[in-house]
Amino acid sequence: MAGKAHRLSAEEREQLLPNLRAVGWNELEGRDAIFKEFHFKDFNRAFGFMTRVALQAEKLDHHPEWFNVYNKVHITLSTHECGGLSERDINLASFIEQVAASLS
Ligand SMILES: C[C@H](O)[C@H](O)[C@H]1CNC2=NC(N)=NC(=O)C2=N1
Repeated sequence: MAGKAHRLSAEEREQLLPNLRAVGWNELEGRDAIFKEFHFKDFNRAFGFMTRVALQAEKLDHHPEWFNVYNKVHITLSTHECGGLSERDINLASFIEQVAASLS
């Protein structure tokens, strides 16, 4: 991973978060992280989604905190290194959106 992660500034948040909010990502209360719930047609789609996200996460060395039951996947993104949201989370969220769009 190139460079050290830094927590997004207020200006960066104003710039970067509206697009993600518009597609259902929300900031958590009490923790500097973003969260979204995905619903798929069935477990195969949900797990196919998770597989594609997992491979990319491994490449980026940036991993989601997630929870799956059947067709539901809950995802939280945050950057431990800086103790909050960084550009890495925004990038991974954008990738996740592309994968979800291709599966629905
Ligand atoms: C040692 C390893 O590079 C770090 O623990 C990575 C792995 N995956 C990670 N994933 C996420 N979401 N945040 C991190 O800070 C993080 N750090």
